[in-house]
Amino acid sequence: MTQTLNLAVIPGDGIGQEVVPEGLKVLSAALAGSEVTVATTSFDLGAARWHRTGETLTDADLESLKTFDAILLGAVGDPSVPSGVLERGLLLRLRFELDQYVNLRPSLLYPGVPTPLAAPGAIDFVVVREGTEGLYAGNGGTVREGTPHEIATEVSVNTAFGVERVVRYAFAKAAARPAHHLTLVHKTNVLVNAGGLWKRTVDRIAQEYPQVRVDYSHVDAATIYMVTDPGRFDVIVTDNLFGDILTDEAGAITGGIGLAASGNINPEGAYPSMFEPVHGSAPDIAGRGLADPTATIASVALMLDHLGYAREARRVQDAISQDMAERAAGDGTDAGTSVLRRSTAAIGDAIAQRLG
Ligand SMILES: NC(=O)c1ccc[n+]([C@@H]2O[C@H](COP(=O)([O-])OP(=O)(O)OC[C@H]3O[C@@H](n4cnc5c(N)ncnc54)[C@H](O)[C@@H]3O)[C@@H](O)[C@H]2O)c1
Ligand SMILES: CC(C)[C@H](C(=O)O)[C@@H](O)C(=O)O
Ligand SMILES: [Mg+2]
Repeated sequence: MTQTLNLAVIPGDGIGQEVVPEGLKVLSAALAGSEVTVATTSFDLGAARWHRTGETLTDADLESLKTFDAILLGAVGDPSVPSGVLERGLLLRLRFELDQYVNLRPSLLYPGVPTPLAAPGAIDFVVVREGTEGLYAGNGGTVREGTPHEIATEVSVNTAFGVERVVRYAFAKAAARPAHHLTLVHKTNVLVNAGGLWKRTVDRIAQEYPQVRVDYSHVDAATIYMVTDPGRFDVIVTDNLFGDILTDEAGAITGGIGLAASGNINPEGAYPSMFEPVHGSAPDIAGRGLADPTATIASVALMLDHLGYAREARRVQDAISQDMAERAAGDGTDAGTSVLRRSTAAIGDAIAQRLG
């Protein structure tokens, strides 16, 4: 029986416009000849729309997006738009309104891929970043703006409900992986209120998962271990901002940010989940075919897996691995994302071709 995957597509800004077509190219190749057909609907959201209409994400856009099976997003943010307008008004609004409370960010070091680490060892961990609370919640304000007495607050919101649900997801993830290891990353030595809630929640849920080894690292120390001993990590659970920072670092140690994939997941399926590369719109390289689309293609694999197409997800992941092996076997200049010998589209073509 034929199934239709109704996919909303938000290319967004900068290199988002370049990498998303490659993700779609690989998605089509992965599903060719299968029972699944993809129906895509592109949403004009981002800087161009904002300049034209002043809109970031209307209620009508949001209601429409809720009707899809999943969303594929490139990146948002542009130097011509005041900082935060698109990031908060579009991207974070989507994560919040669609209750995508798990921001899943896997990191894998492909064999032969250059890394700044001297002795990287095997790197294969996943960051479960809380996606709807913390310092991102928008709980702040500015008084006496522009005066010497200006006061700006940004208060981190951590609810028992919000922390418990993401911690439960992380424990289930750790229990399903071979290493059975969960690390809470926080800053309990200073952020005693939020940190206390996170620590107590992890300790309590740990009782239900005796097979999972649990440890804790302050976030500052975690940034050290990520470059000195990344093999110590299996599943990391952390809050919204710490997870944002750690996952850019995780991208940098595993071949570059152009390889790092993510899923903004609503595990219950009440709303569509949204898949996007970890990176942003990269205005410094936009429009020149220099962006590595692999992160977007790997995000497509996460999406397929989330939607229950595990076999197709595996095939996309295998095609990426093969492409990475070929890159690593070359002269080395194409193995990470800092220097690409092939264009954005050529990498998409190569990965799609491996899928037949
Ligand atoms: N999810 C998102 O939509 C998202 C994520 C991060 C940043 N942003 C926004 O993007 C804009 C630029 O932010 P930034 O410069 O801090 O971060 P960025 O991730 O866009 O770029 C950081 C560095 O990584 C490089 N890079 C990024 N993606 C790459 C790729 N696929 N291939 C090769 N190199 C790549 C860039 O050239 C740049 O040097 C800002 O407006 C920011 O708010 C959006
Ligand atoms: C653009 C910004 C809102 C976003 C975040 O901080 O979550 C980005 O940095 C990311 O990592 O997806
Ligand atoms: Mg980020």
